[in-house]
Amino acid sequence: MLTITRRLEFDAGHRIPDHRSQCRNLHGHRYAIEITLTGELDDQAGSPERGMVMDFSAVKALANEHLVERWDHAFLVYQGDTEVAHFLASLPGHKTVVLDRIPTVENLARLAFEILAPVFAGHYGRHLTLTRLRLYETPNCWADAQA
Ligand SMILES: Nc1nc2c(c(=O)[nH]1)N=C([C@H](O)[C@H](O)COP(=O)(O)OP(=O)(O)OP(=O)(O)O)CN2
Ligand SMILES: [Zn+2]
Repeated sequence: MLTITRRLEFDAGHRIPDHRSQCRNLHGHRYAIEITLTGELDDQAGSPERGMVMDFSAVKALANEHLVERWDHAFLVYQGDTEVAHFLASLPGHKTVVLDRIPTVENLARLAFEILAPVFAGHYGRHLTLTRLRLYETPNCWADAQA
């Protein structure tokens, strides 16, 4: 078994409604997501992924399709944060992602893991596992979700 990690970045807005300090204000981050996959190497003669766990460009394409393009330049709002959720819903065409949990970096990492784990597990016939998803909210603050 080997592990590979692909990093992607996106921008999103959020707020933590009951935070005791600054984070209750509407603000945004340049998030970075690190996707770590574990699996056996592709050993098929002539395969374009021979010697790889998974092509990094394929990791990027799947992560973009299922998560990053959906969250990039969106406002991530907790459904229970009703004032902000209603305000965002009143803006025509605004890119808003309504979440079932408060958008702390811990919750976002776990949610991203829940979304992406089945995507990668189902991608190949051979065994491939999302073993860790690390989400940076700032260069100094991150959370890890694991299998
Ligand atoms: N455990 C958590 N703590 C905090 C979260 C979180 O998601 N999980 N989020 C925030 C804020 O949203 C904010 O993103 C972080 O603010 P802050 O701690 O000020 O981080 P900075 O990188 O801006 O701080 P520096 O001191 O400038 O490095 C707060 N806490
Ligand atoms: Zn924040």
